[in-house]
Amino acid sequence: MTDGESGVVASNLVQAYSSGRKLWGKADEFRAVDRVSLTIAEGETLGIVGESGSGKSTLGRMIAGIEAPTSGTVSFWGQRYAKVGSPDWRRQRRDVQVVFQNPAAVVDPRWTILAQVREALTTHEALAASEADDKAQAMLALVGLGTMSNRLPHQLSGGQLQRAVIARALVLKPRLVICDEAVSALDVSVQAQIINMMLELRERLNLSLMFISHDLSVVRHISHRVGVMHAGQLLEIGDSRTLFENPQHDYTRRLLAAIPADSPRQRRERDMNAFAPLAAASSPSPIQA
Ligand SMILES: Nc1ncnc2c1ncn2[C@@H]1O[C@H](COP(=O)(O)OP(=O)(O)OP(=O)(O)O)[C@@H](O)[C@H]1O
Repeated sequence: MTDGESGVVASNLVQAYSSGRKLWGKADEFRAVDRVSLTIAEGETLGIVGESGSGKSTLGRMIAGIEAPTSGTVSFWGQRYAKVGSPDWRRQRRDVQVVFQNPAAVVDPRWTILAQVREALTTHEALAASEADDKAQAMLALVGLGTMSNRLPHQLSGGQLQRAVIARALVLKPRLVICDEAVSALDVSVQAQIINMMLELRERLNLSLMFISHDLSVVRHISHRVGVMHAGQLLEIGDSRTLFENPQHDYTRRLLAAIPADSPRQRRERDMNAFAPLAAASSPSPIQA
């Protein structure tokens, strides 16, 4: 991406919060994100890693347009985000969807998953009920939940519920999906299945992904490029393989050295699930994830 028209171009993003204290009579300012510039091309997955508190989620919220930066700009397919909360902003928000760690917190426990996916659609589009149902059902089938669309959230496992939340995000045909620790709470084998599904959907729907995680092994497998955050700054960013094999920064080397070795069981599960073709999404049998 060179023309700035497709994909995301973030320039010099700063997010400063006040600590609430005063220092020498001036409000004490703390930069959760400090002069970060990056791009995400159409169809590209950018992984963002870094320890807790390094500013990953804050960066994600600014890229998503949920939070306006203190300074700096985000160009989203050539357009700046409108003022947070304005009608234009609401329209733009459809193009970028965020999937968080805890799916149970973002679904309505009283509604079937079909109803929730349908509702996301009808909030944005005036569709006949049957057309909305068909689209929602097709999206649920794509994430492997075709036979479970009439279930309530509590009737699904954590992995299945996260698939439903992903369906609700993807039914809006976003250009960018930001996954913020989206698989972190799941078992390692379920993580692998969902990542595998995201890889397939990324190709099929030509999605750009921003994949935020403290788990470097997960990020490595899904990302074309990876950025390393530390204390609000983007220390290094580059091609995934190069960064993992030849990190330039000491901090990145320490982060890589801290990846725990998989247990024999985890290794078996990763080998079995991680890069097998995705049978799950098209399989008529219920998926356990
Ligand atoms: N709204 C806010 N007001 C004040 N401080 C905030 C706010 N949001 C985040 N912070 C602070 O900014 C820093 C970066 O937080 P952020 O959540 O972006 O980090 P993170 O890398 O995503 O961490 P984690 O992996 O734990 O979620 C933290 O010190 C956090 O406490």
